[in-house]
Amino acid sequence: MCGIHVVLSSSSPHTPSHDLATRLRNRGPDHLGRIVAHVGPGAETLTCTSTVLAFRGNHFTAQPFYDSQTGSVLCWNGEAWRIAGREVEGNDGEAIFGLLAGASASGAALDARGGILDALRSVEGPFAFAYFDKPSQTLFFGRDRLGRRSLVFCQDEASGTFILSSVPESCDPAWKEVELGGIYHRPLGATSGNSLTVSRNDWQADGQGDLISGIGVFNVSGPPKAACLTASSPSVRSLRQQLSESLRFRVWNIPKPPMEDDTRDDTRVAVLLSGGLDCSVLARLTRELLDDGYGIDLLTVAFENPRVNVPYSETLAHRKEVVSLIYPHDTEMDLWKAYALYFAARGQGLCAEAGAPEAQYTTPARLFGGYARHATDFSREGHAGLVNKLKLDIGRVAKRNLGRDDRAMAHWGKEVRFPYLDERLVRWAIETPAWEKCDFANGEDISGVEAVKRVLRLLALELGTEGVAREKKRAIQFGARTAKMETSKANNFTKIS
Ligand SMILES: NC(=O)C[C@H](N)C(=O)O
Repeated sequence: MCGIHVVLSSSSPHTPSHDLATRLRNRGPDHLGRIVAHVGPGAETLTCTSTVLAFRGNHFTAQPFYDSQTGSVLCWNGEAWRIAGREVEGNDGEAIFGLLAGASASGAALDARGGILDALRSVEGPFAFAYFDKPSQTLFFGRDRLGRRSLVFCQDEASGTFILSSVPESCDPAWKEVELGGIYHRPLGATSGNSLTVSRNDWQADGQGDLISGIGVFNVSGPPKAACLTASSPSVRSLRQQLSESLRFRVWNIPKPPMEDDTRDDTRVAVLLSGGLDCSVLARLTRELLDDGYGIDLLTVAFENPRVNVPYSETLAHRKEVVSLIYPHDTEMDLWKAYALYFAARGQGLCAEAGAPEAQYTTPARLFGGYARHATDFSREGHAGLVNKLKLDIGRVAKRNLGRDDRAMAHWGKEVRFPYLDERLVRWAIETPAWEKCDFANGEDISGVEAVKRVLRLLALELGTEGVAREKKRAIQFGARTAKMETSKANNFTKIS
């Protein structure tokens, strides 16, 4: 995880306030760097600040990236797993900067823009970024197709100031999330004609049809006669392969945290565990992928329940911080969900090891495997109704929550990775017919598990986790009991007061 802060102003360099700088540092405690770029003689100034939580490559890589020959600058918050289908080795930010610089050098201004957009389209992984391409005097910015990293902006038309940041500076309606659905660019300096115009560019260069989140075309085909999803169905095997591959990128090659003392177990990954189906399957598959020498912390959070680890008073003490972090999300429902993720990501609480009394524990892991928000709604309107609902849900998955969740969790200098939201796995899910995933036409008697998320339940059975395979779904705010703490607030969508 890292922090990004880029300010375009017509006056002198503009740095984040003390509070905002602290929040950016929380996200990237390993380094803070700053580059001031002048867009043109006597014209605008671009102040670029990056904080870094370093994970990739065998050496520490500072940010922002700066090319002293061209004057281009990159602030990168993310993990590029693949570029143009090839696995990224070494530091991903460096690879992206090289890619963008190469695309920029390859043509005149307009071609260069197309080349830079195509380069960004070829990246798989979660990210938010801001790239100033000095030769074409253009600022590019955006979030990955699913919005797994946060990026918010604020524009003051009167002064011409434009700010991009990983977290908002204040709970002011001027701060908005950078919308998903494309890569943005904005001409600067002489090329801008003094306009504040930001243009959106599709993820698909050729305007290819009805893609969901720029990733795949939803498969609406109905089940063939007598089709039935069971333990031996090909989709169970495919899901296992896809999920293991996604996890491999996310749990291998994680460097040891810098200050970690050698006497502790070597635990670099934690799974945020609600006890439900999705995260239990992740924990089980992660164990398969890591050598025995590596520990995996399982973090569960509960509020004011018999095994209290976050008392109400402590929740209140952090309220202001959480409210600021999740803004522009601002309902009670957002807050309940964010509390659960925020305290889980803190990784502090009681640890019960077999046979020993519970003791205070803080996870050394700086990386979490989160769980997905899956389209699981059952529709009573038959196959067509179900497909429409799934399609809608998949399209919405990202737009709603991921920026908020990223801001709530990154606060602790941890990075959250979503194995279920790998582009390839999502494409597989979108392109696989609904009945091969949930099969509402057949009851529990044939497959042994309920229809909702049946393919994942069958995988859980195959992995030997039977209890998990039959687990009912509970929304995070109820599982963690945050929603129960403030019982008087019945309406989830009430604005936070
Ligand atoms: N963690 C980040 O967002 C930056 C980059 N992937 C690094 O490891 O240096």
